[in-house]
Amino acid sequence: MPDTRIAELRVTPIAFYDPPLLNNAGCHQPFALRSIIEVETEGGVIGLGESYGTRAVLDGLAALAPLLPGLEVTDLNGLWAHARQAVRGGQEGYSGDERLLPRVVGAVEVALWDALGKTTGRRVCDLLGGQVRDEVPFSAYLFYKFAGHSGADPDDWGEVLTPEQLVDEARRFKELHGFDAIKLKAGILPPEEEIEGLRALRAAFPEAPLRIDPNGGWTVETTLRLLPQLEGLIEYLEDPTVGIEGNARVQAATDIPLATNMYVVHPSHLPANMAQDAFRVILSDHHYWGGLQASRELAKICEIWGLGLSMHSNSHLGISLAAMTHLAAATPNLTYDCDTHSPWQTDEVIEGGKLAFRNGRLRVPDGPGLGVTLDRTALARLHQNYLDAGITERDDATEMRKHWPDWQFGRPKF
Ligand SMILES: O=C([O-])C(=O)C[C@H](O)[C@@H](O)C(=O)[O-]
Ligand SMILES: [Mg+2]
Repeated sequence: MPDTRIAELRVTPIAFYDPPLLNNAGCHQPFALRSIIEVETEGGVIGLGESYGTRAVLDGLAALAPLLPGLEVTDLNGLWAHARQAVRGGQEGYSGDERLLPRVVGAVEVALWDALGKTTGRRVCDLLGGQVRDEVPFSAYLFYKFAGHSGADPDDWGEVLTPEQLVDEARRFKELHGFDAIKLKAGILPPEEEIEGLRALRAAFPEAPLRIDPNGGWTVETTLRLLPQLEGLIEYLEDPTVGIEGNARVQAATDIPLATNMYVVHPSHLPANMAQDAFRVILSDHHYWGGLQASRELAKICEIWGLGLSMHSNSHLGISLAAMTHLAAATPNLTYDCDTHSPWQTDEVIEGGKLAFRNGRLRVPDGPGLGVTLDRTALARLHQNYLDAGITERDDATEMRKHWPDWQFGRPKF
């Protein structure tokens, strides 16, 4: 078998176009940042990964890169140990941002699975334990949005700030991609207006499972007041208010399952969540849980404790989507359709263009590893965007004030 020790880790920061989508933290900037990870083995195989493009993650990856040569691509324990060394100077009792270590590991770990799969002729979903579903279901991810970025022409989707505009957005999502479930990103307008939007969606799509995600934008009291309007309308309520304690007060008052990608984002958050019965659905994300193996372990924890499981997404391109699809295809207890920002993205970094949804579902890409190939022309263009854009952090609040100068961040806000 060819030599599967790591020869080199290469990281290319990129920036790709992102529409003016709104959330509780503000408005998406014209460019979203990402990093493209290449792990080259001594046998000459290149494994691919995609992750955040923020300064902290790029710095973590830069510190990790010189420690990796010689490591076997199968040695995930070794990867964690080296990453701990790079990010924390090897300390166990670490007082910095706990979230950075799994983010750095997650970025590289996917590329190791891809390299192993390409070397052995196996798909990543097979290496993760075997495929349990032919197709992975995704949901329509609806956003309120401005017609265009500040100072720019309107985009194809136009403005979405009213219930009627939301229904049009959903209709277009359904026509283009066929999704069943519909998620509404909320926490932007007064909650009653957002629930009116949900009701309009229910009227237009009587069968669609609905979800709403205010990103902690509502107080406990507001959420409790709104519960009667949400009961019978949604399949789960995502991060309505702030923290495990606040959400536990809401969960105690309703049978609607509460879901999170904000407050249970690290293994250390699980005991408090279980003790307080705050969230009954975990929206996993391999980018911040530490990769595909860690996400499979999280799935097992969810199964043991009777928690529902689905997948969260940030703005991303095709390498991430392929990794999410392999992971979901190999996860038996995926209980809800996965989120993806993919339909909002017009740029791509894999050859052949974007992976296409059929009836809201993706088949696992053919071929060994992740089954996707890097488009090096696109990579060079998106890297140039990164250099030209001159941004190293996401800043939705500043972008929001270009449209609504008096806008104030609040979590909770309403
Ligand atoms: O489900 C979520 O909370 C997200 O997808 C977080 C993202 O940051 C989303 O709010 C966004 O990109 O605006
Ligand atoms: Mg969320």
